[in-house]
Amino acid sequence: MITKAPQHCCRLFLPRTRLVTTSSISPCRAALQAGRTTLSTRNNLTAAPAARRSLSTATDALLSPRPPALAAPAFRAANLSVPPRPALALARGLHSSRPTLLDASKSTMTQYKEKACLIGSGNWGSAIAKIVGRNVTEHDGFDREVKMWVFEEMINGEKLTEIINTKHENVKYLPNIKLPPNVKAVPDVVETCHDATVLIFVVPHQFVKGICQKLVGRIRPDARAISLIKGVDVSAMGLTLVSDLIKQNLNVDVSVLMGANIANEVAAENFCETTIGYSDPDNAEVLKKLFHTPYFRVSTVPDVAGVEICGALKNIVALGAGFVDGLRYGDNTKAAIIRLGLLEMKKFAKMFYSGVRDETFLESCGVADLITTCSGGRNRRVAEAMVTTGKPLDVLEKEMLNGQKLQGTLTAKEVYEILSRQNLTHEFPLFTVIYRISFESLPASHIVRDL
Ligand SMILES: NC(=O)C1=CN([C@@H]2O[C@H](COP(=O)(O)OP(=O)(O)OC[C@H]3O[C@@H](n4cnc5c(N)ncnc54)[C@H](O)[C@@H]3O)[C@@H](O)[C@H]2O)C=CC1
Ligand SMILES: O=C(CO)COP(=O)(O)O
Repeated sequence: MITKAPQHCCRLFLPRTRLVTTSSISPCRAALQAGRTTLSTRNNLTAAPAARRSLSTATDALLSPRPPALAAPAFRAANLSVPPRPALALARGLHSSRPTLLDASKSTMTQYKEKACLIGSGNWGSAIAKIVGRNVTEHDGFDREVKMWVFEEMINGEKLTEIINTKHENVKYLPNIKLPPNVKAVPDVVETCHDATVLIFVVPHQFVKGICQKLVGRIRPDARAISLIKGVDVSAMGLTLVSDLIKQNLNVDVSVLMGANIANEVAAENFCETTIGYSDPDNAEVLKKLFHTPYFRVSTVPDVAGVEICGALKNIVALGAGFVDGLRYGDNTKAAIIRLGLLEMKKFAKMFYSGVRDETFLESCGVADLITTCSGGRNRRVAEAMVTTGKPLDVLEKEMLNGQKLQGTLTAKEVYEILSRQNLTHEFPLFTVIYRISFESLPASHIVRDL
């Protein structure tokens, strides 16, 4: 049973330390809120394009005689349950390939089918494609084809998309694992997404902004999204969750999925758990069907920000665990880094976002992901090698990961930037020392000295 989500608020830190709060309970409400924020700060700041776009969408919806974007809230206001997707689609007046009112009255309405697509095909993207590709064939109500956007590259003179579509294997990012044949690799991101109702974002976080920009106005208006991306976005505007970035650009509801999920182990079907953070219970229901398997156990919690911040920040702690391993300090020290890391993750989440739940940190996305990443993750492995070889992290990332990307290094930089802008580094000594060891040539032994 999926319970209704409370309203989450995120505090966005802006230049000149202005604090602005935006609501994220529904796209329409968020749009209005974002717009209000923009208007109220117009004298001090240039209005964000996404916020301006959101405001005009929301205002259009309010002024239109049959406001499409207000369909779902209107059903709620009338104390009716939210309509099933076909009714919602009708209320939103979608294009003609959808069931029409006329069809419905003649009882010829074709069955509404969810259509999932994947934006990303790296190590985790491919492991999750295996699960989603199989689940859409095992549950009713899903289109069997799952398109997967692949950042095209040549492997021994052959396109990666062609290899995936013929061998059904991502030979570069997830070798020796067969993908279901209904997963179709597509090199064009718009073609991948244009007819999907569920957009699964699973790219390294540095690429998500550019991808969203390509998708603006090119997706179905009734689509929903889920982000599996572990990272945050930092710009002159402040800190933005990846889920909020997607929501602001595409005006869709965004859930998140994070957990103790090293891709190769999930692909081998070794049992593990994961956490979906949601704000719309209807979406959580569909997403659970799409991801849950007996070996990949999904829990749902009404806490998007809490789940997502856990996923992003644990990668910084993993670098710390790697430094400790490189120094051969032993398991007690590593356990201390994990515990202190968990405390800073929680403090950061609660300081920057209201509505984050304590219980979230005990889910798979919290303590369990910390443990797994600090044992078997890429961030830990590369950080250990930095200590043992003396080479910089970016060099080792290229040497050791065959095109896979570290997320902890950029996140450490981004979080440090936010903390130093707000004069908060002293409140987060672990995050701060990990940044300094990674980027300011501080000797790794400071990992314990500076705490
Ligand atoms: N690998 C893992 O075990 C897990 C990863 N994650 C998260 O999933 C997200 C995606 O990671 P992975 O699938 O592991 O990716 P990866 O690190 O294995 O692969 C990198 C991906 O980035 C693509 N790429 C390279 N240059 C690009 C560009 N300019 N534009 C767009 N894409 C480009 C590559 O084609 C490749 O698909 C990350 O946020 C990661 O933290 C989450 C759970 C487990
Ligand atoms: O997020 C992960 C496991 O849950 C993977 O972590 P790494 O990116 O450090 O490999």
